[in-house]
Amino acid sequence: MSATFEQLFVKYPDLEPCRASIHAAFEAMKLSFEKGGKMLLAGNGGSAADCEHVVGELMKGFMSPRKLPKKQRDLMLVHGEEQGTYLADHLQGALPAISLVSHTAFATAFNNDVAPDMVFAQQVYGYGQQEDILVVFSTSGNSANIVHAVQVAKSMGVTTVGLTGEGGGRLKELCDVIIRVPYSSTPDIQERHLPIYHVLCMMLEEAFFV
Ligand SMILES: O=C(CO)[C@@H](O)[C@H](O)[C@H](O)[C@H](O)COP(=O)(O)O
Repeated sequence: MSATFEQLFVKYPDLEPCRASIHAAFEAMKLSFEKGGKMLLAGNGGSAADCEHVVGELMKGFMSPRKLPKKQRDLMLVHGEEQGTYLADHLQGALPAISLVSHTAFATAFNNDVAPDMVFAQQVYGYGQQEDILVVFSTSGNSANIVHAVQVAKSMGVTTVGLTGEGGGRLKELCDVIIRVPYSSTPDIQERHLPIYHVLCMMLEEAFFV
């Protein structure tokens, strides 16, 4: 196991029961990116903020700079040496991730016109490909909009990872990988989700860019 992974349990020994599921989530995410897939993320409230946070860690350098490989740098030179060098120097390696909580115009219209509990499911349907991975955060594991998104993902062959509280709710039976942190209050659960996704993002960066 990597040092980054082990450090999680040194800092948060209470997460030891989640060791196997966190590692399984890492393997599933890595496989999805290796296949050319992308990560879709959904959650409500504080978990919506977590979705945005993960995108920030994956779409640019997180713990390490992510210089472009020469082949991709060279593509920029079509704009001339000076401009091409500027573009190449300021682009960073990205692991493609889309937060489904942030499309305000779509979401307000869909909630108003169709069904709020299908707002994430509709986006999974629109964006999802078999090689993708859907990551959902739900402290209860029972939020209807999250459950429906996972159900649609499963129908489409999209891999699903859930982060929940200890009960796991309906997601416990639905997700391919379920990380159930050993807490039952919403803030306690959310406070443990954060170090887990930080470590997953670090491990993915190490796997693809270091
Ligand atoms: O952090 C907040 C609000 O910002 C909490 O209230 C919590 O995220 C919200 O109640 C969510 O709607 C709970 O949904 P879930 O985690 O059970 O799926």
